[in-house]
Amino acid sequence: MADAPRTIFQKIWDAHVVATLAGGNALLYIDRHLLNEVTSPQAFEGLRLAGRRVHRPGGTIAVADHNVPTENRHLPIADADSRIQVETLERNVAEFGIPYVPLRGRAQGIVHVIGPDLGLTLPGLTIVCGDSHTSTHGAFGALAFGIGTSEVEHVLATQTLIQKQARNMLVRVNGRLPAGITAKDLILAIIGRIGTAGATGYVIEYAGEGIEALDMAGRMTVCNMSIEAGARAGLIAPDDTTFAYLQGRPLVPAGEAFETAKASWRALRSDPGASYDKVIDIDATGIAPMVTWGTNPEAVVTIADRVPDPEAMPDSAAAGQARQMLKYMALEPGTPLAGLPIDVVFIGSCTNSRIEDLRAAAATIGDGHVASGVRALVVPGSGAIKAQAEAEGLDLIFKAAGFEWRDAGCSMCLGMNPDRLKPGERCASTSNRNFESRQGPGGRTHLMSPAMAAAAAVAGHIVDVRRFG
Ligand SMILES: CC(C)[C@H](C(=O)O)[C@@H](O)C(=O)O
Ligand code: SF4
Repeated sequence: MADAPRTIFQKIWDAHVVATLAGGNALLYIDRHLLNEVTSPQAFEGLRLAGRRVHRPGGTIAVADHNVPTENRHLPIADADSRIQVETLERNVAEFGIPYVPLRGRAQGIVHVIGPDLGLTLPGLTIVCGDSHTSTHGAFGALAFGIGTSEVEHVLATQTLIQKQARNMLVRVNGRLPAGITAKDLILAIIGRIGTAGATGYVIEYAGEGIEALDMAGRMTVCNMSIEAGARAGLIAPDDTTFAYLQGRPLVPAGEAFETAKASWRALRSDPGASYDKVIDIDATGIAPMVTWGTNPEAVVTIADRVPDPEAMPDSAAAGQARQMLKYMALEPGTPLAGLPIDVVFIGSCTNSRIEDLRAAAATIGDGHVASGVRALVVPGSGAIKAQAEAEGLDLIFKAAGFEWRDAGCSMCLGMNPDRLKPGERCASTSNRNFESRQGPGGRTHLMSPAMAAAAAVAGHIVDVRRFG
């Protein structure tokens, strides 16, 4: 009898089950464990108290990203809490013999950016990290998801994890994105459609012509924000685009081993006839630049739209929530998004800080200049990306335009380091979360693509990048 058709999620899952446990749980083998300074301290403390070692230090890599300043790296970290977190990570990795990407080295960066950069992220692997945006790595056809601190300890000690298998959703993106429309617009449109809880309990597989046409940077942007739709993980079957990206990276098998690996990676796709618990169809051809107006990523409209009117919402709970969001965001119903003045522009985060994102932003800026009164930051996702951008002269474009050109880190994506909004400041941001005070207490975030954020920096207000320049 032929095997039943399986999805890529099912294939990776089956290949990693070590034991089936009671209550519908499985013990999964974990191939790669990424550590940051935020969610690992108590896990190491737990190991220490139990007298345990790390089971497979070579399957683990650590980097500090959230708490690191993005300028004056040669100086000690001024904030005591941040300094302690980074130093604690450094002590823990030394004590437990875990590979560490040093803060002042060229490879340092946001953990979800450096994994793919280095070639740690490969098709078919299980990858975990104590960070929700681990979903980013799913762009390579890996099963990658965020875990909590007690699970971090479990993986450190055993290289396994107890998991209940999520349901499987297919998001089929039909047709291609129009010229000038990016993966960020696509994922914001998907979240706008299915909602921030639309994929709760699911692993999303993205497929279809619109996904196949994306480069790896775009695929990572899409998988990254699966979390903002409530999903456990997002993944995309590997193809020639994936293999071309991987070949030659430091930790990717080389020569004959690469060819052998590639042949097995080709089998990592959903079989014809495989069934999903839910299927969503998206028409890529109708997508426009997207901008959030509220305090969750579902509160999103196209640049041609206006801030919605809660009074016109049929659902009273939704209307109440919208009223609250508009109050926080200091927006009046009916205000066009285009033309809304901004104070700060942030180009960075694990959603949009790759070289392709920086190229798109620089191309939009051209010989333009940041509008007066606007503070604008470009924060590459890794030191390697920063060096690449400098080799291409992108830094010169940013600096000549009046952008600050920073070192790699999470930066203004969240307020754990000195890069923060001041209360009341309005920011055009390429990051992934826009809840109250995310970028600093009282800050107001509008999520958008790198090209849209760059255009906003020059215009001084939110503007349709298709009509810009
Ligand atoms: C600090 C960390 C645990 C958190 C996450 O899990 O996502 C952060 O990266 C974020 O983006 O909010
Ligand atoms: S860049 Fe932002 S979303 Fe990504 S890991 Fe850092 S804080 Fe989280």
